[in-house]
Amino acid sequence: MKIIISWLAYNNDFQNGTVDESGPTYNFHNYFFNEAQYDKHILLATETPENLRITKLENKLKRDFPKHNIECKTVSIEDPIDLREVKTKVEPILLDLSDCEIDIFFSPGTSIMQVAWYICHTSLGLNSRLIQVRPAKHSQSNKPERLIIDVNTSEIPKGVILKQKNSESDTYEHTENYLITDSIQPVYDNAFKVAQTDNVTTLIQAETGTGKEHLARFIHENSVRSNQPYIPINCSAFSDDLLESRLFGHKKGAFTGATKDKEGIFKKTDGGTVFLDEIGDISSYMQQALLRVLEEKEITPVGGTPEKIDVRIITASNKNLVQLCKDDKFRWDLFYRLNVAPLELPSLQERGKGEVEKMIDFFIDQKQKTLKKSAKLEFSKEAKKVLVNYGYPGNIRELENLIERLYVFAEEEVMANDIPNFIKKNDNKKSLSLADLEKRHIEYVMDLYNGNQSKSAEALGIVVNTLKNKMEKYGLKRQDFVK
Ligand SMILES: Nc1ncnc2c1ncn2[C@@H]1O[C@H](COP(=O)(O)OP(=O)(O)OP(=O)(O)O)[C@@H](O)[C@H]1O
Repeated sequence: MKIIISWLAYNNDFQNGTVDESGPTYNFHNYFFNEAQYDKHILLATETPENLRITKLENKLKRDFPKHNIECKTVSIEDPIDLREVKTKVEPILLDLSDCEIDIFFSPGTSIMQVAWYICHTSLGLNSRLIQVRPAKHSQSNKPERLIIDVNTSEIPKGVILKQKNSESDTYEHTENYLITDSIQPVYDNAFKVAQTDNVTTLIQAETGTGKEHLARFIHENSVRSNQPYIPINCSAFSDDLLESRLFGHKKGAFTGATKDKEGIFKKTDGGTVFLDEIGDISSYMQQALLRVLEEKEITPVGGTPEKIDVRIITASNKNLVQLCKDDKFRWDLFYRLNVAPLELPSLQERGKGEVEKMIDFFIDQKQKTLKKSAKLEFSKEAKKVLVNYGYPGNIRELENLIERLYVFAEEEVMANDIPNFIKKNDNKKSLSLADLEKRHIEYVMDLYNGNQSKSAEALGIVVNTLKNKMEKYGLKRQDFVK
């Protein structure tokens, strides 16, 4: 299929508010659409105030050229001189046409739109050409001439980064909450590239507590959607019905208890980003529904009718989705849709002791501020060594909680004695089995309550006898937790 794609020329396509037949778009249809054998013209316009104009132009073109296939699309662009925004908005439109021969009609549109076309043409690796028209008055033949702009396309795939500097930022934004150490620098670099390419779905695979949500927020904050809402949701925390209603919303009367219309998360984040955590846990029904959202870019509230939405979807899983697909528990088509730009975070243990130490220092500084402590926590040499050598099965989250807890309970200098027993006893072999996590959590809570089993059981949400049985099963002794 051969496509011509262009922006509406807000000034040149019109004269005194009516369509100008000597304007670039009308002229193109008059002289070149048939001659160059195009199958379709995709005509783009920013949402307002050109809406009315695009309808006028569309009606006129369809009336005068009834055989020409014309599709008009409005694109929501907040700031038409923001190159990054314009580029990220046209990019997915072009990528959707990757099977076609694409001629980009370069002339109409603002200069920023032209630069965006140029970058997309050179970097997306599509079968595209840049076309210009020389007006009749400047051509020797006295007729308009169609010219092909000859520029080499890049060998580099679509990730060409566009850095538009403003007075406040250089590259990454909002970095104060992120410690980006050497081993995760490449992941954050790739996440930054993902952020620059709007609408590309991302799947973050990593163990629990390694910073998947943190990374998703980083993508949102560094994207053109950063001023729009960002909502994270843990899919595994909801039953199927509840998840459906949470994500898609519902209409009054859709089910018992639906006393009024309720907007879902996709609608609330329209224009922004949704982060779906634990995506491997959703049912096959929800997988199907999500696939529809990705393919049709529309949602259907429970008891309602389809509605268009514009959200970036970032997903994460601590399960191996490929294995889930092989086991027929996850749809391959959804997996491929989600996995367009995969990102993987290492566990804290994989990151090495040097980085664990940097993380400890980072949280010592951060928690001093957030907990409003006048003095910074100091560590004896031995205490620091214990912390650095521990395996952290719960990854960054566990390390962060530990520092917070030490701020609460320890004196200004933390001695090895102040560190919970289960950390001191750590044999540095890490296991993520549920049983192991349960054992560690019981140790953590028992340590927190100084070996008081009633309080520990209450905090764990189980009865004392169950706690005693579990402790026996794991070979834990109450007296080991009494300080
Ligand atoms: N690069 C980082 N710099 C500073 N803090 C971080 C970083 N990555 C993660 N954290 C902190 O670690 C904690 C756990 O991170 P996060 O919630 O993103 O992990 P997760 O992988 O999504 O966990 P889960 O699998 O349990 O949902 C959070 O409090 C987060 O602020």
